[in-house]
Amino acid sequence: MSVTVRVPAKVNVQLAVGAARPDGFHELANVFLAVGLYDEVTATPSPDGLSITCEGPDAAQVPLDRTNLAARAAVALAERYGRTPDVHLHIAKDIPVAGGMAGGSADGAGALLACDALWGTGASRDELLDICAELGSDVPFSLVGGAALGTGRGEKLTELEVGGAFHWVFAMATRGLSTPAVFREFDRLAEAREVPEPVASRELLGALAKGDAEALAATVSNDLQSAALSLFPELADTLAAGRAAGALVSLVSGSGPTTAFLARDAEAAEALAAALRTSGTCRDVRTASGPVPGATVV
Ligand SMILES: C[C@@](CO)(OP(=O)(O)O)[C@H](O)COP(=O)(O)OP(=O)(O)OC[C@H]1O[C@@H](n2ccc(N)nc2=O)[C@H](O)[C@@H]1O
Ligand SMILES: Nc1ncnc2c1ncn2[C@@H]1O[C@H](COP(=O)(O)OP(=O)(O)O)[C@@H](O)[C@H]1O
Repeated sequence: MSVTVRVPAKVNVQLAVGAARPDGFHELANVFLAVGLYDEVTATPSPDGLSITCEGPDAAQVPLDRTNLAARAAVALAERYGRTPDVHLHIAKDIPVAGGMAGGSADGAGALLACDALWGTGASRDELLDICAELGSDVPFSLVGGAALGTGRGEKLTELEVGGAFHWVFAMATRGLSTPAVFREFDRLAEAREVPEPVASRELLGALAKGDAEALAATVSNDLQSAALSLFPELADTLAAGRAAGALVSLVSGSGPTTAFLARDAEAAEALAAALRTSGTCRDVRTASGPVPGATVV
């Protein structure tokens, strides 16, 4: 018997970053939107102990040891329930690796839900969310999906109402960016100025609630974008190509380097994707809409 869980990627429609805290994390106002690009995690009993395999275009970049977030999730759940993590985890990976779309976090949430179902631990939603928060700042959102405001280091979630589907195009970059390196670059760029408290934008939350793409385009923001561009200047060409091809707005997704483009509707998204594919400024282009549900047993 196996259990398969499907987990979506995310885009940050607002990422307000405060000053570094004593523990090294940054206080955030992080507005997440789950979008329909998915990883699938399959958990199968394994008498030989924990093992991981991964398939997909970026599989070679995924660690297959206990540093993999899916492995860490299985170990954390097993420890909590006093059992050994005798499980094989297979990851079918479609979310770009080190792309700012929470692919590792998706696999952590997916493995947690899959092992919970396989082992019949009966953990409550709150227990699962606690384990997610231990695994990483983005992991709780991968479990819940939809749209949410993340405060603290991004792990304290308030679910948000969304009045309609938003249509996106994502351009995958030729290499990844390390999240800690982008936060360090944010700190370096912020050295000479006061960093304000991060606050969610009321206008942006209103645009989400109405499902109004033009209003959302006018209010999206990402405080990590300058840092990502500083480490990966060629991303400016991708952003410009998307704007020239008619995107309502172009932005870096989270810590990057995936770039995200908002389109008026599904048809406009396909036209924009076609233009970006021929722009020569990215490795791959995908369309996806959101919000979509979080980790789900299939
Ligand atoms: C930037 C964001 C935006 O959603 O996502 P990505 O772009 O990486 O997908 C997240 O904050 C990433 O969350 P996640 O990838 O789970 O990060 P974690 O494992 O918790 O932390 C990795 C490292 O990122 C930095 N970090 C992360 C979160 C935070 N609020 N402040 C930080 O300074 C720290 O250097 C930390 O050691
Ligand atoms: N299951 C996983 N999938 C992808 N990367 C993982 C996984 N587990 C650990 N990692 C590590 O986490 C790093 C960040 O990956 P990822 O979560 O894809 O990016 P991001 O944090 O930008 O959304 C990778 O470079 C990889 O070393």
